[in-house]
Amino acid sequence: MLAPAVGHYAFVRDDGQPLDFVPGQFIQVHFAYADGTATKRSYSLATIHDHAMGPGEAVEIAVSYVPGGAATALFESLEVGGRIDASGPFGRFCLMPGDANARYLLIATGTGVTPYRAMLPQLEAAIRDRGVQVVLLFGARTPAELLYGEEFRAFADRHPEHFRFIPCFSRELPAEGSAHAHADVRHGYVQQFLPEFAPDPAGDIAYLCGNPNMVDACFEALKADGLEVRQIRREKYVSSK
Ligand SMILES: Cc1cc2nc3c(=O)[nH]c(=O)nc-3n(C[C@H](O)[C@H](O)[C@H](O)COP(=O)(O)OP(=O)(O)OC[C@H]3O[C@@H](n4cnc5c(N)ncnc54)[C@H](O)[C@@H]3O)c2cc1C
Repeated sequence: MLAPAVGHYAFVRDDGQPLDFVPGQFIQVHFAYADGTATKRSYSLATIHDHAMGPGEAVEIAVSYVPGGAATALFESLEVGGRIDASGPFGRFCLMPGDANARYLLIATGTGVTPYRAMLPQLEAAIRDRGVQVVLLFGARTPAELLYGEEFRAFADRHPEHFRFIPCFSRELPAEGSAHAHADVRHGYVQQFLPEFAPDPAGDIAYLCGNPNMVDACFEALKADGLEVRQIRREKYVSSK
């Protein structure tokens, strides 16, 4: 469990092959409702590609459990060693090789942060090769729900001049002295804090992922700041019944 209601799952393809994907893409999980009707749900790939591992590399996803959710029931009942049917990868919510921006604004709520985990090696290369700045603004209700928080914090510590990790807690701040009690923590919703980073049409590319209301609110705010639609890349976590 990554959080009280979020599971981290790692799969391998049963043909032993790695899944070739671009960080930011997602897979679709195929299953059937109790009446036999086929359905599917999408999950962003959280895997940090490690090419040294070769075939069989894990296909990792983070699943947020939705009360009464059909896919939620499937995942909750899955035993270690269990199988699922999936297809993919899909999607274009990816860093683009031709990006020449000065800064990435990466914004997420909940499991919407998983694409950014997968992007860490690419971000590291962009920091090294062209000195890009990165701000990761991550909305969670409580410190217990700060998915992969320690990994992002460690990445920020390795790149203090280039990567800022800003957790925004909407309900509960970290306890004094705890791992996430840090100067860069905010209390509220991610969209409240966008002005602090002075979004800049001349140098920014923004990524928005997760809760559809957050994605819409940030999209409108960034457009009002002068960013063009092509500078704002979005992935909304809507149910794909
Ligand atoms: C491109 C894409 C990528 C996605 N990536 C992820 C991911 O990485 N991790 C992840 O957990 N989910 C992700 N989602 C959402 C995921 O596909 C499912 O929608 C989600 O897991 C709920 O499925 P379910 O079958 O359990 O619930 P459903 O049976 O579809 O829904 C049950 C009830 O819960 C409501 N509901 C659905 N989703 C939510 C929610 N998020 N919060 C509150 N209520 C909800 C529905 O409206 C419905 O009333 C992604 C969606 C898209 C489109």
